[in-house]
Amino acid sequence: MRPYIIINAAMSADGKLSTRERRQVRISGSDDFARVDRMRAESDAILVGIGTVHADDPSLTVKSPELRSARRREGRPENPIRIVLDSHAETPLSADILVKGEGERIIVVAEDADLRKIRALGEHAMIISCGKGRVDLPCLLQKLSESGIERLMIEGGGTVIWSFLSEGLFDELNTYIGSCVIGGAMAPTLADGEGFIDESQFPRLLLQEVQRIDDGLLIRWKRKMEE
Ligand SMILES: NC(=O)c1ccc[n+]([C@@H]2O[C@H](COP(=O)([O-])OP(=O)(O)OC[C@H]3O[C@@H](n4cnc5c(N)ncnc54)[C@H](O)[C@@H]3O)[C@@H](O)[C@H]2O)c1
Ligand SMILES: Nc1nc(=O)c(N)c(NC[C@H](O)[C@H](O)[C@H](O)COP(=O)(O)O)[nH]1
Repeated sequence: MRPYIIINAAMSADGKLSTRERRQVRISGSDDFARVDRMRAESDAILVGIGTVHADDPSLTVKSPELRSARRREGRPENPIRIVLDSHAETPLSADILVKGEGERIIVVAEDADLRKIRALGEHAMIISCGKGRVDLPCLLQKLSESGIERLMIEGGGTVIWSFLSEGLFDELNTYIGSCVIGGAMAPTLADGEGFIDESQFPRLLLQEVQRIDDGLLIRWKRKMEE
C-alpha cells in the first residue's frame, strides 16, 4: 500500500534543475508557480530531499490565501504535511520548512542516524526512521499510507526524483520546461542518481497532456504499467 505519487519539477530547455553550483534559479514563470501552488493545495503531503533544503531552503507552504482558506473549509490544515528525506538528520533547525507556516512536518531519517540530532529535530517535527544508510522508500510509503496520506507530491531534487522513478514509485510525472538554457554537465537534472544502463529497465511513460504556460511547456505523463 502506498499513496498516489505525483512528481513535479521545472527544468531548463536543456534539462537542468538548477546551476552547477546548485543555486536556485527561476525556471517557471508566475502562471507555472500558481499551478504548482494548486498542486500543493491538492496534496496531503509534499516531499523533498535534504539536498533541496540545503540548496533552496524552501518553505513548501501553499501561497494563495484562497487555496489555504479552501483547505480550511474542507477541514484540512492550510498546508500539506511537509516531508524531508534526511538520512543523517541534517536539516538545519532554522530551515524555512521547519519555521514557516502552520502544519505538520516529518523528517525521515535512516535507522543509523545520530540520536542527538534526531532528538533536536524531534522538537520541531515528527521523525520517521526507515532503512540503513539512506531512507528506504517502500518502508516510508507504507508508513505514510497507514497514517492517512493518500496523495503525495514530490518536489525534488534530481537525486530524490531518480529514486522514485527508478524504483517505479510514481503515478504521474509533471515536467515544466522553461525558456532558458543553464548548461553544465554537473548541473542537476530531472533524474540524477546512477542512471540505467539497460533499456529494459527504463520506466515507460504515457503522454497525457502538453500545455503552453508562460514562455514554456508543461508536459504531463503517467507511468505506463508493464504489460
Ligand atoms: N527546478 C526544480 O523544480 C527543482 C526542484 C527541487 C530542487 N531543485 C534543485 O535540485 C538541487 C538539489 O537536488 P539534489 O539532487 O542535490 O538533492 P535532493 O533534494 O534530491 O536530495 C538528495 C538527498 O536526499 C537524501 N536521501 C535520503 N534517502 C534518499 C533516497 N531514498 N533517495 C534519494 N535521496 C535520498 C540523500 O542525502 C540525498 O543526497 C538543487 O540545486 C535545487 O535547486 C530544483
Ligand atoms: N516549479 C518550480 N519552478 C522553478 O523555477 C523552480 N526553481 C522550482 N524549484 C523548486 C524548489 O524546491 C523551490 O525551492 C520551491 O519551489 C520553493 O518553495 P517555496 O516558495 O519556498 O515554498 N520549482
